[in-house]
Amino acid sequence: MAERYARIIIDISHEKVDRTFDYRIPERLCEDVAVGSLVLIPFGRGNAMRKGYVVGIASHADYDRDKIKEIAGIVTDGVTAESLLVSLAWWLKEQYGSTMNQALKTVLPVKQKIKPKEKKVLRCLLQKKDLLTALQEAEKKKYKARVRLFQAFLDNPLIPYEIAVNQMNLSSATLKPVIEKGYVSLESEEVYRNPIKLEATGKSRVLLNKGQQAIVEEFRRDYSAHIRKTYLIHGVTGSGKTEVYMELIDRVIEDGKQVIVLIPEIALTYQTVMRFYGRFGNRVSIINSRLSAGERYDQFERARNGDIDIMIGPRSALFTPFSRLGLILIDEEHEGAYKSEVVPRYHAREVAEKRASMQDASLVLGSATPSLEAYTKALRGEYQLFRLTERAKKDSRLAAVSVVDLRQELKEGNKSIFSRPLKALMEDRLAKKEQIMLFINRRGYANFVSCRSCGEAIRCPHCDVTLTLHNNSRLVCHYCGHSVPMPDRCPACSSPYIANFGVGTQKIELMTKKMFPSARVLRMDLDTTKKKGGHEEILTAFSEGEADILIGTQMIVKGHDFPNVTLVGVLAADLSLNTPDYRSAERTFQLLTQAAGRAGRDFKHGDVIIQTYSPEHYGIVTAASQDYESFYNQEMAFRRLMKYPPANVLFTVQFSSREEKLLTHGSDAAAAFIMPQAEQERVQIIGPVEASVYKINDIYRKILYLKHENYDILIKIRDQIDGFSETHPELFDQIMIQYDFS
Ligand SMILES: Nc1ncnc2c1ncn2[C@@H]1O[C@H](COP(=O)(O)OP(=O)(O)OP(=O)(O)O)[C@@H](O)[C@H]1O
Ligand SMILES: [Zn+2]
Ligand SMILES: [Zn+2]
Repeated sequence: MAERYARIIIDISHEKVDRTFDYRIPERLCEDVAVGSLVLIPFGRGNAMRKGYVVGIASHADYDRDKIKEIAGIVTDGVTAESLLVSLAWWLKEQYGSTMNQALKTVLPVKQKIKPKEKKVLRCLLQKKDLLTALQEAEKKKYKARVRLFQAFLDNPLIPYEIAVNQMNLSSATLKPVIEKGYVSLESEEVYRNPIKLEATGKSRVLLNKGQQAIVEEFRRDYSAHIRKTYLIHGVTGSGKTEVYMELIDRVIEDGKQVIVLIPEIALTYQTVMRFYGRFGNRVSIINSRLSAGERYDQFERARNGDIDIMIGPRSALFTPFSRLGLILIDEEHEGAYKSEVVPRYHAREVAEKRASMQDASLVLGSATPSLEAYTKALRGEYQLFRLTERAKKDSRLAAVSVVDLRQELKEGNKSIFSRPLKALMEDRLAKKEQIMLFINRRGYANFVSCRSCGEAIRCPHCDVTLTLHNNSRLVCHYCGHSVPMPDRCPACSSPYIANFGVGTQKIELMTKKMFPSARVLRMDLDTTKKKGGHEEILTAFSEGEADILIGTQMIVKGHDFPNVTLVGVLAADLSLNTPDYRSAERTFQLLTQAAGRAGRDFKHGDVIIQTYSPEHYGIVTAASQDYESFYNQEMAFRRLMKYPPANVLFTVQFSSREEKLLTHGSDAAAAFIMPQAEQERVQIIGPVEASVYKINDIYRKILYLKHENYDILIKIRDQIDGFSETHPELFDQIMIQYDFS
């Protein structure tokens, strides 16, 4: 039999964690040693026994064959979650270019000895009949928060206190009286040892429609036949993807396997959370960024011990230590939040594919607007594609979308931010007591202040950006937080004529109130959601009808279900087209489609008005006709022409330094160094150029872009840059280099 070798990292506290050692796999262990195994190996001159993690298997060794040692034994039977995650970390390091330490920090939660925290739960003490009476009474008196609590109790007699406060937005002022009346008790339970018994009620089960059923059946067939692959569910907004996910989860946990569900944090609302709790009870755990490191560790501990089968959370939930993983689900697969902003800059979709293949699990991706990457793979047959083309709820139809040309409005004398068709529909809905969402696709930072005399915009002294006006009183830098009071006079020429330009959410709120004085208006953006729970508070108020109009940024378009919203207005759709990013058309299409998906989710007819200065842009035209295929084809043609992903791999090298001169020297030298190889391999190079925001926090940044269809060739170039910078400390001493692939 051919010899086989294992690439091994010596235990992870070892300082040489960034390299592997080759060991021969003895025949008796051939069957058992796999990627992810924890093995015993003789190490060093004394051949002391050490533990090692197998991160790769090869048929040849890089090391002298005669000197190579053998693996002595296997530490544990099978593969543990931890050893698997360590191998995954190695893959992250190789794939995305980080140190092993950075990769390990990403996959293994930091052990934190916290004293077991007494968790609290709210228990309903009323019988069902009395609960209904109490509910009616609360409704009569319009105690909205109390109504929310009682309704939740109908589904579940126990509610974790944390969920009540953070996600249901109940205050102690609401809870105190119902506790005093003896309706509810606040009890302490040690969650970790004695999990809350949240009974699954099965209440949220619906009868699946044909399209949903077809997906579930095919998945079940594959699963029973031990076929594991990646599926992409392209389902329009409200087509019932979440219901499908829950059926798939059912099948997998029936089998004694475990499931990871990724949902972007912003869509992880109370509604969504309770749907999963309602169906799966205390087999579910949810993590979010509000958890402390210790609390997160606790949840991962429960997963490791097999106390739960389903972990729901944002990107980081991907590293849940499940050793019997059977399925990974990624909802809203196209979301930008799945890409890590810190080193290693991994994409959750790619890591999920890797992890699923390591553990023989299935992967399901879902979206109303699949990323170009995923859809391209589906068309190539690498993913299996499913489509859901209609809304699932009976009598719910996709909204009617129309585009309004703002240039034309201006020509005909309308200078307001509301076009005439939008204004007319708003008046109609306000009269009918239906709700409206107004959406602007950018954050508040368009709200800069400039001088009408000299034309200067007020900029951050540390960053290469304009400052943003908040509450008409302070100027704030969105990059570094630098903040100054709004000056009376222009700092450059002392002219008193300075004012804010550009339309931010605050300004829209003011104009809306002016145009519709009797309407009740809520605004949701970075400012109004800064405080803990602010996000849920606004959404809850809106869903309970406390406002007629909700104004907001991207935050308001994600996965919320407001049955009474029948009009969505997108105020300036092209704002997100004008960002210096090859994905801007894709982002615009996604945002517009999601925004349109908020209207008419119930049986009432929904309208969407898209206002724009570029009504002929294909991103806007196809979003208006809700034609994903057509958007995909046009956008792919552009990506091919420009050699952008997914037609090519784009490799970004960022050089940053406090010293501008050194930065220029170093980045130019690195580019010159790789030039011969790049030319030979036909790698396209752009730069080094200044980053779109050149200076942040007094650090300058330059970027080198490299494009090629073959990932491995770009990895070779990366290794060249690594080697060059390590051997030239005089050039790179004060320069940080970061890599990113997309
Ligand atoms: N087969 C069905 N019959 C009746 N109602 C359904 C069915 N499937 C889903 N629904 C309901 O339709 C609504 C939308 O379903 P769901 O949230 O699963 O869709 P989705 O595709 O995940 O939506 P989005 O993309 O907007 O997040 C929900 O209220 C859900 O309960
Ligand atoms: Zn001036
Ligand atoms: Zn700044």
